[in-house]
Amino acid sequence: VVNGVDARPHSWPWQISLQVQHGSRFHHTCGGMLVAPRWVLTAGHCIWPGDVYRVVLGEHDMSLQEGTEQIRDILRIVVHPEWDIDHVANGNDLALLKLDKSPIMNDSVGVACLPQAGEILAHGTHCFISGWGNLYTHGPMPDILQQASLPVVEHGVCSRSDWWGHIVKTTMVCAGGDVVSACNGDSGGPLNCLGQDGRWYIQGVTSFVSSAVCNEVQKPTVFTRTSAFTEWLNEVIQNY
Ligand SMILES: CC(C)[C@H](NC(=O)C(F)(F)F)C(=O)N[C@@H](C)C(=O)Nc1ccc(C(F)(F)F)cc1
Repeated sequence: VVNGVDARPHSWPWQISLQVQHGSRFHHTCGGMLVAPRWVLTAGHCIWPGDVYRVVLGEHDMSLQEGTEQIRDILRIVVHPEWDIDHVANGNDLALLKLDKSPIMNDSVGVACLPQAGEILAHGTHCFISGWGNLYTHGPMPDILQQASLPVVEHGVCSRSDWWGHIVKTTMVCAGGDVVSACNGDSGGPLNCLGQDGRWYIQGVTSFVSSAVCNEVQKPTVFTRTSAFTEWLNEVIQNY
């Protein structure tokens, strides 16, 4: 996250760190969120066939053993059938990961809400992005989970030719645009938006930023719009 702040520990208890095995060690590769006791939602572009992953829940400071961490292995990976790494602009950048067993739900680990099908946020609505992604383009990864508030940019603005143009689809949601953005390593993480009922909803899954600089002006962070995939999400979570 570019221009974020340290999150208060466990203020986003659904935020997970997706870690990939390299040799005998695992390292953070993407964000993600717990959307059901045994299911983590992340980005399709985080998953590379043949790699071995694990999920760390209850994480805050990556450099410390804080006693709140819970590690789970992944039983099954379901990537959206229409995701294509060679066509990021087509969208469908989603993957669901079935955990070998449910984590223990407590103050540090909990499930996030998914929005109603078709829910569209008004232009200017402020949401929070969170993640352990780079602090700036080609910059370092933080130890402590970062968060930042950023405004939703409606499709009509985000798809202007000097913004994202036709790269952005209506199955995506844009947010930010100059100061705050996601950056590499935030992929798959949440766009956390407060609902009228006082609950936090995952309105987006972090998908892409400008290939030039993370927080490029008029290139807001682009998220997969979860309310466009309600049917697929429910079908997998209930039947796989
Ligand atoms: C998509 C991921 C590889 C990567 N995602 C992120 O860094 C994330 F945190 F924002 F999710 C990314 O945006 N990386 C930059 C460097 C990139 O490649 N951006 C990019 C933007 C648009 C397109 C296009 F136009 F094809 F859709 C392709 C790549």
